[in-house]
Amino acid sequence: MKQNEITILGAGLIGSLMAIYLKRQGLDVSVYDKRPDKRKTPYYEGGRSINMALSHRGWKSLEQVGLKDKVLPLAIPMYGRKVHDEHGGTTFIPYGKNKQAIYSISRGKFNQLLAEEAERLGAVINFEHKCVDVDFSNQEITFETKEGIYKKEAPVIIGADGAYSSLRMAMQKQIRFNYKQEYISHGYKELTIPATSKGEFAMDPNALHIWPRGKFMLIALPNPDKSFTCTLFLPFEGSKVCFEKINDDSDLESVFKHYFDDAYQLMPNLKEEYFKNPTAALINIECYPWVQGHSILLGDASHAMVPFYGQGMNCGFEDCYILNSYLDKFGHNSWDLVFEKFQKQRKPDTDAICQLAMENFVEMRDSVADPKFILRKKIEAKLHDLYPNDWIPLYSMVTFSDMGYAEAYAQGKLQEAVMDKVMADPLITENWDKLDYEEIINIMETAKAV
Ligand SMILES: Cc1cc2nc3c(=O)[nH]c(=O)nc-3n(C[C@H](O)[C@H](O)[C@H](O)COP(=O)(O)OP(=O)(O)OC[C@H]3O[C@@H](n4cnc5c(N)ncnc54)[C@H](O)[C@@H]3O)c2cc1C
Ligand SMILES: NC(=O)C1=CN([C@@H]2O[C@H](COP(=O)(O)OP(=O)(O)OC[C@H]3O[C@@H](n4cnc5c(N)ncnc54)[C@H](OP(=O)(O)O)[C@@H]3O)[C@@H](O)[C@H]2O)C=CC1
Ligand SMILES: Nc1ccccc1C(=O)C[C@H](N)C(=O)O
Repeated sequence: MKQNEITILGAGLIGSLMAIYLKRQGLDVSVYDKRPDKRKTPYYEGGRSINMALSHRGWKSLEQVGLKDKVLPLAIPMYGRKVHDEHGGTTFIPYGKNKQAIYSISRGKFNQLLAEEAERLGAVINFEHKCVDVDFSNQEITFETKEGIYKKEAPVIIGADGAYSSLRMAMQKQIRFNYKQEYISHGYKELTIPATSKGEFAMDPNALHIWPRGKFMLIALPNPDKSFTCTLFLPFEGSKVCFEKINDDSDLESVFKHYFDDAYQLMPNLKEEYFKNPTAALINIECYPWVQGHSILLGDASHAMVPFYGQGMNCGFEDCYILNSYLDKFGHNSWDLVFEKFQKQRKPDTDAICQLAMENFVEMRDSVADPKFILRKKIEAKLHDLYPNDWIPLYSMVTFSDMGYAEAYAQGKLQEAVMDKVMADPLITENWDKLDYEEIINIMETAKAV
């Protein structure tokens, strides 16, 4: 079988970027997606992760394939979190240094740009082809199309078909395949704050807005049409405020007026959208091995994480970057070696970001409302200013660097222990500016050396 014929399942964000990388490697690339071609059959996408935050790992991968400048005009920088309290007041917490931002980008347009770039480079995208099975012993894929079922030989298969991957389902039937999935107690629903009657943004567009309410939260990211896509994260059931208890206009109005009144005033279509848009579940999926013969899982197919760190897509893009670097190193005739090296290197990092994503939910929905947390962030920012190489806050390691996620996680835990001690000082609020910052760095260095 030909080693230079690559079949990618899924023309989503990761499948499309991988197709671009592989075309640039000079390989034959065919992509198959179960959805229709949006250019020919536009379909309603409302209510499903409309926009997302793009950060350093994503940009690094886009830059490598020459797409950074094409993507930049579609993206809106968000320099920090704007936290809305229950009385309409706001506090701004920067994400990093002055110019560091995460970028809001619309999934649909971005996906289309990547898919079209893949096609421009010669990849063939076959829409309305649903993979329903993969036979590993014969390297054969079964597709379901409008015309019926057919089988296709595929020497090398990359499964970038998302959280409910069909390639992964086929792997699950193989022996010694480990698989773990966890639905969290919360789900999400997407809503909109439209542009004002004057056609302007209704809030600061250069921030990620958060309404933290302890056990639940609302967030909003800006769109180029001057609207915001809001995402409401609530428990499905069992709490005072949960999806199960919002059944009519009056339930909805009372929750929004009570907890999110400033946002509510900006949401003229709330009732219609709330009851029309789906309530979606949130899942964490970890599995291993990602490789079976000449087939490999990539992106959400191998590591679907909850969205709270804004890293799922960025991590998937970094998967493409790393897989490509192994192809550079070992060439196109050593898929076994390339896939093996890739999965071994990558798995500890994707486990770490899955865990960090879970932990960031607590930070977003609860901690950001605590003045002590804001002070902690300030102290860490000052440490980073004074000792840029010795203290890089966890959020910056994850979002503004390409340090392995596992290393960021480990360093983050050490920093947390050091900061817990700093924050234990009962006079910290008054004295934070006069701390012995060099001593904190020394404690951190000692902790690292152990
Ligand atoms: C609410 C929410 C917010 C998020 N925000 C962010 C964020 O801010 N930043 C970030 O980095 N990430 C974010 N993510 C995560 C991000 O959406 C995913 O990590 C990303 O979409 C994964 O891309 P993918 O290409 O692996 O999978 P997908 O985007 O799911 O693409 C998979 C593709 O495969 C196709 N497919 C599926 N099954 C088959 C089959 N059997 N046969 C053929 N084709 C198939 C699908 O049609 C789809 O086109 C968010 C996720 C959610 C839910
Ligand atoms: N980690 C997480 O918590 C989440 C991650 N995501 C990621 O973002 C991607 C794009 O988001 P979006 O388009 O909103 O995704 P969707 O939620 O619309 O799911 C994409 C497809 O996955 C299939 N699907 C959905 N739920 C299930 C399920 N429980 N069991 C089996 N198949 C299911 C559906 O296929 P069909 O139409 O054939 O039934 C759906 O069309 C997702 O594919 C996923 O990779 C999305 C939501 C949550
Ligand atoms: N895109 C998201 C979607 C859902 C939930 C969070 C995000 C974030 O990006 C959070 C951001 N990284 C933060 O920590 O403030």
